[in-house]
Amino acid sequence: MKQPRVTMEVGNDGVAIITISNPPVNALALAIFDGIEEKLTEAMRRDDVRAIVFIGSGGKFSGGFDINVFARVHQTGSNSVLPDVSVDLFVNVLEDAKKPVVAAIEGLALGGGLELALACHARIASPKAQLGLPELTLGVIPGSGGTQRLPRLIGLPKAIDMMLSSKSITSEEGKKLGLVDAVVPSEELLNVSRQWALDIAGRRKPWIRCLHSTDKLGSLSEVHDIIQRARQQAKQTAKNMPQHQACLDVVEEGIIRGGYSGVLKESKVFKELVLTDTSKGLVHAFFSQRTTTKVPNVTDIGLKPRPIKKVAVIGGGLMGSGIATAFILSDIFVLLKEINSEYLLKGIKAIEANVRGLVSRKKLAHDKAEKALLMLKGVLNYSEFKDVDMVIEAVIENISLKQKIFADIEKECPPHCILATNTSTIDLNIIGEKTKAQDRIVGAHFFSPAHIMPLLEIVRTEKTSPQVTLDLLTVGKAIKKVPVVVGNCTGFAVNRTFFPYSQSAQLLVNLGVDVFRIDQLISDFGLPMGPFQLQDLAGYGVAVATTKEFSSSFPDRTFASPLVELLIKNGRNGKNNGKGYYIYEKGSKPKPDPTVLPIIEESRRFTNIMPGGKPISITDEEIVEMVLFPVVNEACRVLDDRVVVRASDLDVASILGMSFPSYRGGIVFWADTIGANRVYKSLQKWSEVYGSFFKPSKYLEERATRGISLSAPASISSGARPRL
Ligand SMILES: C[C@H](O)CC(=O)SCCNC(=O)CCNC(=O)[C@H](O)C(C)(C)COP(=O)(O)OP(=O)(O)OC[C@H]1O[C@@H](n2cnc3c(N)ncnc32)[C@H](O)[C@@H]1OP(=O)(O)O
Repeated sequence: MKQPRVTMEVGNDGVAIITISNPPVNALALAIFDGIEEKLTEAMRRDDVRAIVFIGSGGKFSGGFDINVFARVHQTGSNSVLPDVSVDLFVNVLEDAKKPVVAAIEGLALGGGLELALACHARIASPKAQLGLPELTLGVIPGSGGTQRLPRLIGLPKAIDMMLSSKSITSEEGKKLGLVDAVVPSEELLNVSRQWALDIAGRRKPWIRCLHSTDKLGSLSEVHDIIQRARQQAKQTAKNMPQHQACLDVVEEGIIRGGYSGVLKESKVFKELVLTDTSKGLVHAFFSQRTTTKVPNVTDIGLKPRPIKKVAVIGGGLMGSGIATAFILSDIFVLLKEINSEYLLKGIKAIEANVRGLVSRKKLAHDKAEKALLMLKGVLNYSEFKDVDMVIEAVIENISLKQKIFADIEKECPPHCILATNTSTIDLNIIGEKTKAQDRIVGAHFFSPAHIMPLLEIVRTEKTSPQVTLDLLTVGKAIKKVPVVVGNCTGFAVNRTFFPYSQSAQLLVNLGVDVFRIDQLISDFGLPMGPFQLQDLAGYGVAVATTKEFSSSFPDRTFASPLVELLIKNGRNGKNNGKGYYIYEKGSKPKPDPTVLPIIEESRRFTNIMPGGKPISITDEEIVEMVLFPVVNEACRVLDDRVVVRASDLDVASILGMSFPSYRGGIVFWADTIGANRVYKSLQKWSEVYGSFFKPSKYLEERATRGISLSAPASISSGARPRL
């Protein structure tokens, strides 16, 4: 592994080129800050240096402060390792330098990387560079002057938008906004930057120290209004996350008391925020997401991914059309197969609508959309399957139909072809029973809508070859999904872990707890909606089918609630027919429907589990825990059964598949912040009162009693067992 280093080369023109080198993204590790300070000091001292240019090696300026240092703070609980660069280096040595410094930006300039560029006296960028301050996604705020210099360069509204949304902009946008002084072709970047630096030294170009400028900030009353609006919006969009309001506080401080005060406050708040649970959760989620593609005995045995250029999708329904959309958007040719022209046309129209929908929401350029649609061909038979690299079956959940399709495609496709199914419920061994090529069978479980949801569960059986798993991991990344490798079991990782979620909510309702109170508390906890609104959204047919499926696989831990059947009997089907637990009116938020209450009463009479016939008295905290601890309990079984490679994969799957709040780090990480012992004791207590649904799993019991975290690798716990 290459060591992080900063080098300096002084040209005959008197320009010192300082290069940051820390592959793969030139993260600003502590050694890089030391190197920058050392080289800048040397450049200031040397008489042969008239001006300085910063560049990053390998076509990237910098991906920002080294996030590994945050992880170290989280492990030790001390923020003393965070460097004091904001004033000492960025203001005193760099911005207030006696020689001009220019940032030559190619590729990434994110977080601390962009802040380094902002402290320079000019910025020249190559086209398509990515400029952004994404610190809030890590639970912190920009900590090296970004909150002060960005508003001063591009104005307050756009700066707040960039920081609060964490979205980056291109160099072209940066030029329009005043963030970038010039955009030049890559091959001219260094020369133009050198000349620019010399021009500043010769006073032919302005020497701008933007921390002190105020011309783009507007009047104090305008500032006040913009910040107030941003605060209100952040209250809605960033519930439970302190960094958004903190960022606005710091911006405001700098505008009222001046940039230097702003930088001081920013530095203090940044260091405090690194220590928060929010930052711990988000940094854990960042690294976990990048670890899912490291799979022992797959990605570490010297295999090379094979190219996947042509994919066939069988079935053009909701899932099939979404999957096909995801591939064509990434320039992979798709054959969409249907059984008749009516269904085929429907499938193609759905794909066109998916693609054009992205254009109308400004997520995709018009020409890219048209290019993507050229990558699609509809077919009614297998005659063009001779050269496909992968087939993904996405037909209805019917075992004999899937078995027939797999037997057919084995015959029609080339011997290297991956045979994948998008089933969410059926055992892969059963689907492939009539197929000889068991090593090529794999699950590609997308989440709906498949062209938008980022998670891809790659389901492998004992026979799936490592090569096939690797190929799917690679193509999964190519189509911009986060692939997580999971074992073959009912519900795989996400649906299995979360099946107790709606079950426990049903149990609580039958114990007399108000549905709308449960939903409100769960959404306050951070999920986008509560279990009942989710049921409304999915339609009750889904709830009936999944409950049936899980109750037959895991009868010991299902709760038989008649409520959904009663709702269906009363003509309700959730959002689909506008009649659910909520009233759905166009253009307004769902409103609790009081007419559902008598149906709930009927369910309670039927189950008759309220102690003494009276609703239980329960705190808000207990409600959240009674809904989520059974999910943790199932997560423990998933870990025990080795359905996932590591606990953090389940964290990623819970965040991306179930929208578990990323700032809580994922389901297992969150449980560990509470402590295995507390989860265990609560479940044990409830199982004594309310029955086996809450019975703690062996894994949880063992970890709780031995004081081991739930996420610790299996070798720390019981003896190693073969993976699923
Ligand atoms: C004081 C300052 O204000 C504070 C800060 O600067 S906080 C940091 C701000 N910067 C960020 O948030 C950027 C985070 N990184 C990213 O968004 C993306 O990694 C990226 C857009 C830079 C590159 O994406 P992509 O090309 O898909 O590569 P990706 O797989 O994510 O990253 C490649 C490797 O670089 C690592 N990496 C990326 N950014 C890093 C960073 N800032 N610090 C340390 N490692 C980083 C990743 O962990 C990964 O490591 P691995 O190969 O060992 O798994």
